[in-house]
Amino acid sequence: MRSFLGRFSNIFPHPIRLHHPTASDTHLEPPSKATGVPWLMPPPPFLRPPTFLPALSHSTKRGVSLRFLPLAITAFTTFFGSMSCKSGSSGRGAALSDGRGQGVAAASIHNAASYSQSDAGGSSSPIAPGRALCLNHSAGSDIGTIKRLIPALTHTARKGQMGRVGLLGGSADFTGAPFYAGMAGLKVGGDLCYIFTAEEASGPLKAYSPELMVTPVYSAKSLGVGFAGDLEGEEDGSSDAARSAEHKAKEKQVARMVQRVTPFFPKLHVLVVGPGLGRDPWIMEATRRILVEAKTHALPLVIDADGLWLVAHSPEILQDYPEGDDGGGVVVTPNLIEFARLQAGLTGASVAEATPPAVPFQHTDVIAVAKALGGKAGRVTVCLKGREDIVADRERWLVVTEEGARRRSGGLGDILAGTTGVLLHWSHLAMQEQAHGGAVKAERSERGSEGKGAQSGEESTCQIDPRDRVLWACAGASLIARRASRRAFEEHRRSMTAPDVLAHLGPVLEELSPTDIKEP
Ligand SMILES: NC(=O)C1=CN([C@@H]2O[C@H](COP(=O)(O)OP(=O)(O)OC[C@H]3O[C@@H](n4cnc5c(N)ncnc54)[C@H](OP(=O)(O)O)[C@@H]3O)[C@@H](O)[C@H]2O)[C@@H](O)CC1
Ligand SMILES: Nc1ncnc2c1ncn2[C@@H]1O[C@H](COP(=O)(O)OP(=O)(O)OP(=O)(O)O)[C@@H](O)[C@H]1O
Repeated sequence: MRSFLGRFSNIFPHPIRLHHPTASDTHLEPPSKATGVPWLMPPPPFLRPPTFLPALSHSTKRGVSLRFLPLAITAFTTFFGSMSCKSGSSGRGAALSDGRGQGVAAASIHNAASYSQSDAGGSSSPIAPGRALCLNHSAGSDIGTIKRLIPALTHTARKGQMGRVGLLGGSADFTGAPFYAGMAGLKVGGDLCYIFTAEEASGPLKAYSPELMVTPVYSAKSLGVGFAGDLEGEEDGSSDAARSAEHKAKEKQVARMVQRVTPFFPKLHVLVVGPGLGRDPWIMEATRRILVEAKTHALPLVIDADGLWLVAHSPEILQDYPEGDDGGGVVVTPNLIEFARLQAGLTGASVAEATPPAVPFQHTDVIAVAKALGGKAGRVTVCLKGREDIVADRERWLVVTEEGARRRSGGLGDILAGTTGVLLHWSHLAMQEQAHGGAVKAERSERGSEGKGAQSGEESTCQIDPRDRVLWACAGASLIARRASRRAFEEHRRSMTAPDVLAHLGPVLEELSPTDIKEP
């Protein structure tokens, strides 16, 4: 494990830090005025205990802080007194300023120049030179573009218009992931969320929240599903005949699973595939068939987590995925390792053995994967999550520098996936609205608490190029998820978990697009 991490020492510089907090060595932000967390204030020097708690930096990956605690304790007892303290080496993202001294998101679309995640975190702007499509290059303009995607709430809208999201995910093992993704979709502002999952997961999911409409589509028990089952490995001493009968029975169940999910397609705006799905080969096969069906409906997709495991193994599945009337196509939201697996799958290398490279991915890598996944005509947009998120389709790209949280607890990617599903639909609505002209723009220009003055002017002049609307949808989702994570982190610090982020989605949306607007 040490050598594994050693390979990525530039990405994960100090997985363990013996940290004596000093005024100049603060890994945590000062407590916010709003929340005030007094125990985080550095104690007087004579009271400072050595601490083995890992610092929370932007470059930790999920799992590192927990797993290295015992090692940290050993290191502490062995080297206490001789080891120097080291402050977090990954600085704050150099986000552009909103003019009030606060970091705000910057997202610019580029089709030139070079940017990599290694550029992130320095003191200079991480936005590489390139051609921003919006004429105004300021951060306010970029945020203004994202705000344009958020539909106004009116008294005339009916249930479902703001988003009917389907989610294929969850399993006997993972009930949190589909919950976070589904609830994120609802808390962001989607109207309805349908979850297609294992019978064993549906009870817990319904109990977590009655807002989620949960349809059991297979039985993990009768399908003999485990997280990483292996068809070839089913050596249980049974006869060939018995195995063949069992195989047929499972085939039938896979077919039934497909039959249970696909009738929902006509009513869905988007299908999110993967959170908590598991990687059992039978489930992978059922999912593959479901994606084939989705393709015939041109149903917009967001693929994350175990859905990406399937895509990495069968990259041809997204080739020529149609844009459809709605123009959504497919969005994939890999983390670092999932992105490396996609690359491996596309080049015929071993997916299971893929590891991220020692040098951070470049935007050109992201474009290459988007292009290769989509094939000649398919529209695939990739959102590579990380220290900063790089979003790219087959030719254009952007970077979201919004500062996120320094906690990497499980479920934050699920929240992004659900949020992306809704934003994808909203970006479609925004294009329709844009096509219908200026009345709505005038209404929108009355909104805005953030960058108010600049925003109204920018919104009235800045049209979204329809070709870029999925990029902006992904950027919007990334911005919202990262901002909600940062707010949750400011409030809960080390105890921040995914539900805390869910609770901040609403306030972040309200800040971006206040609901107390006048009806036209
Ligand atoms: N509460 C719930 O129900 C939740 C359920 N969830 C569900 O769990 C399922 C499995 O998802 P997963 O992400 O744990 O599996 P996987 O992709 O194999 O990752 C582990 C391997 O990848 C590596 N690795 C990971 N990240 C990396 C990085 N950034 N950079 C580099 N390496 C990285 C890591 O390496 P290691 O740390 O061991 O060195 C390890 O080898 C899936 O269905 C998901 O939705 C989650 O959504 C959470 C909340
Ligand atoms: N180093 C980082 N600093 C700040 N934000 C980050 C960092 N890495 C990832 N994020 C953000 O955290 C969210 C989740 O990303 P992460 O890489 O943890 O996904 P994941 O591993 O798929 O999550 P999940 O636990 O749901 O499977 C995304 O919104 C991403 O932008």
